[in-house]
Amino acid sequence: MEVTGALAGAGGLGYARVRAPRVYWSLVGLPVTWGRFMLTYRSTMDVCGLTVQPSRLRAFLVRNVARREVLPIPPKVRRVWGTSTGLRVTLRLPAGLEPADLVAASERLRHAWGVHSVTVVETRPGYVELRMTGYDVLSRVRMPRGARPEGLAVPVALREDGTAFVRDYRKVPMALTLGANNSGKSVYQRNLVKGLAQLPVALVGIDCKRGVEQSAYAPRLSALATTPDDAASLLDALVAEMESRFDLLSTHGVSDLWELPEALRPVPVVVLVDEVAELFLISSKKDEERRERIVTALIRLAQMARAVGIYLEVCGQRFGSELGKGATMLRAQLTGRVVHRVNDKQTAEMGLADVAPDAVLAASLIPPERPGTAIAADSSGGWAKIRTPHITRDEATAVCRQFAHLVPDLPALEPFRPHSPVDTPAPGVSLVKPLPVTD
Ligand SMILES: Nc1ncnc2c1ncn2[C@@H]1O[C@H](COP(=O)(O)OP(=O)(O)OP(=O)(O)O)[C@@H](O)[C@H]1O
Repeated sequence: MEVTGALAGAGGLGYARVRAPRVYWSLVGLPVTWGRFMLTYRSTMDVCGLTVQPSRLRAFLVRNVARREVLPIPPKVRRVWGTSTGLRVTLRLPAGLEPADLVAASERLRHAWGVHSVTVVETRPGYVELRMTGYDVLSRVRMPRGARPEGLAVPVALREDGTAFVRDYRKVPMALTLGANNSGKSVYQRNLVKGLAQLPVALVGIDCKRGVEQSAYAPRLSALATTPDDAASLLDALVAEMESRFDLLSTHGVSDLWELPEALRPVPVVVLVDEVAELFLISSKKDEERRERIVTALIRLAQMARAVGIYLEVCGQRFGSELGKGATMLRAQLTGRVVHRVNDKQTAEMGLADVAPDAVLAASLIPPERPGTAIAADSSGGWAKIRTPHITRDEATAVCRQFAHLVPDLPALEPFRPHSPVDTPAPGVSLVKPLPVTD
């Protein structure tokens, strides 16, 4: 019985390790890694070159007063705590070490402590946090429990270090999402719409693939354009709205929408542009004028609209100079970047080379069997591997319906207000009437 019990226990743990890595980590991985970390911390830091020589005074005191051997000093451990995905450690760096030293050694630390990944984050000058994950958290994405949309920030994906990747429009107002076919761009946008729908913002959609994706969000959209002609008129209306908001700011002597008293503050607007290349491409000479109008409006919004609370979220497969005049100028203004799997290195470079050159290689290596995985970067130079939770179009649509009452009153966009698509039955609901039951 003892042998059978032991075998069943081992089998159960093996099963949990593969099928329920979170449970396995909490029961086995965390205590083992914690113990290993505590026992080997000093020697690991030493062999990884993460120690400094003590000052002469300290060496003198240790040798002559404490009568101990003088050892090199590793960063001081300030706090260790476990999470459902890994282990976190706060370290105080001694003079002579910088966060980049730990970043350079993170691969060695990962192997030394037998964890899936080690990410180093500077929390404040002199302090870093080591975020270790015990297993591949991106293989089956579960967002952290407290991750909820609030203010103008939406948690859209999970980072490799187990924390939420938050799309915060006040920190990074304009962004660009790139990726090949089937790389997960639409699912990324669904997560975004699902979060934004719950916030007090106006959502504007531009989807020139005849609205195949965005028309499902119609109940929560303040405006929707599904053809390049409509997009040109809608963008003109947004530029006019931006100008009238600037007039409002100047009347009240402020330079930013958030400085206005709440009662006077216009509602923030998020403009979601799907397949941006459709707005740039022209098939005949007569389309040129429309293209010019669209590109000028987009560039003006990207350059100035942040201050009046209008934000751009642009999405496409590629976004390079081959799209013609204005493309690279617009791209430079879209400083938040999310690059999914791409077909060629040039696309990864279009998305990341100007903001986080180190991330280009990582984006080129995203495997096709991991849709929804992307590299997120911004102009701070920092980047992270992320993956969205998989949600269906129906789920995003259901949230848009649920929060349809939050569509704000925006007279400037009223002519572009979409009609809700013909009601489709909710999953599991049949339109066929059941036959009456007869005896
Ligand atoms: N995070 C994810 N987890 C699991 N599967 C995903 C994830 N993201 C996307 N997928 C799957 O990958 C496939 C492609 O996703 P999606 O439609 O979002 O790609 P896309 O880049 O928008 O493609 P296209 O450019 O052709 O419209 C879909 O079958 C989707 O279910």
